[in-house]
Amino acid sequence: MTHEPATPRRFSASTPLEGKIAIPGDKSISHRALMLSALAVGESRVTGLLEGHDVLATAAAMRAMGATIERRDDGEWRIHGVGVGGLLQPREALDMGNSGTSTRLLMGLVATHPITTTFTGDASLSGRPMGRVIDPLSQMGADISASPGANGTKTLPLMVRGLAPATPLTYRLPVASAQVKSAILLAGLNTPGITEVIEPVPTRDHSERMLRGFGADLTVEVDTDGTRHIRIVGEAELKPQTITVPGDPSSAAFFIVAALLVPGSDITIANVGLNPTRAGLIDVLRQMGGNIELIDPREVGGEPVADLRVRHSALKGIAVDPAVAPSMIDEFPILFVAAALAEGRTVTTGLDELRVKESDRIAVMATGLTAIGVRVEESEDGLVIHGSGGDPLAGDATIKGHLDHRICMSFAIAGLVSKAPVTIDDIAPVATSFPNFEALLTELAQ
Ligand SMILES: O=C(O)C1=C[C@@H](OP(=O)(O)O)[C@@H](O)[C@H](O)C1
Ligand SMILES: C=C(OP(=O)(O)O)C(=O)O
Repeated sequence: MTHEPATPRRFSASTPLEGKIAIPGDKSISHRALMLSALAVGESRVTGLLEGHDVLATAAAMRAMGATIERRDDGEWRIHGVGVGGLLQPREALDMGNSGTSTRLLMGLVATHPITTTFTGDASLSGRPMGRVIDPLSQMGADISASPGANGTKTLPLMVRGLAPATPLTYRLPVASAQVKSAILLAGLNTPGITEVIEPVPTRDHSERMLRGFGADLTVEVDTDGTRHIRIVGEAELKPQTITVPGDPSSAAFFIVAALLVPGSDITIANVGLNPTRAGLIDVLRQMGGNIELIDPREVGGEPVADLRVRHSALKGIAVDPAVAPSMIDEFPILFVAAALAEGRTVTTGLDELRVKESDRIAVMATGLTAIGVRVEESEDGLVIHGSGGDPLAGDATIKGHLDHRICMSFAIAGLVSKAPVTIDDIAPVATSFPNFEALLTELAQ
């Protein structure tokens, strides 16, 4: 593997953020749009696709398994699929880079095709647990050999020997994970009979929405206690679609918090996806006193969206209800930065999953915030943050990003409200999910 030299970047106290921006397409929806288009028979068209490294890794993998995927000069993507059951054995290992979503969802897809596929990734991805998908996919008949990771976990590199026809499965999710849910549903696409995922805690439902949109027979039944039974009828035939990908709320999050924190700011972020399984951060920031207005709520590509107007606000610390965690799981690093400027304590719990993302986001945020002058207490499953009441942070530190885009962007925003600059040791990971992050920040700060 080649390693680019690190690109450090310094972020300093900002003038008010003003103006209107559009953020790139949703990462979760972009992955799924490529995967399902590559399995449909005929040509699908996708606009607004996120062109970050994670999504490009998915595109490269689908190409390596037989799909034709092209980007036109006007930014539209055209995909000719191979049909469910038609994936070809890739000639080389699939390099998933930094992307957990690509890895886990594609493992599901190939598990029920009669092909052998090897998955590799960068140092961050190679440390992440894969047992959570290996277990159910093995029960369906795939033969998976993984590398041993820390504390008995199974990790990349790994090899999946798929089985077709596979055995349908009824599986109760032991962790709240849209990636595990989606891997099983995608495996179910090419499996005869009904594959069922039982989801006690709801997670992002883009797979369900899009599978239905492509014509799969998928139903969702909700028990009185909220448990969801998601059933897909296998050996599905997918019909090509035209998809418009809405803006990514997880990317918008950095600018929402930046505008709330930098005095005098007033910005509008256009076309932000507000699927209720993703929009938890907005509720939490409003509870903290954030002034966030939804303008022109509408539907794009089967998903609710709106423009967001965000103005500088004095925030108050709160106890964050752990039940909202799945609907804002990737937004905790930037929420911790908001909490660092709030008045009083912000208490978070129930965030064990943050320890197995691109980095251990609880530990890495605790270390970084402490380095820039914030009082933080770390527990097993969360942080308690003592806010400054709106006073600038000390700053004056170099933060290790640990190949984690959300850590890098969170501390970039912290730099905007610090007395002395905050340096990120390597800004490169930001391109996995938000290639024009710095350009948009510069635009708003002018
Ligand atoms: O399904 C998806 O697109 C994602 C699910 C979440 O992961 P988990 O399923 O591991 O919670 C999230 O953190 C990730 O950024 C994207
Ligand atoms: C956790 C994330 O992504 P992934 O799991 O796809 O690497 C993320 O984008 O914050």
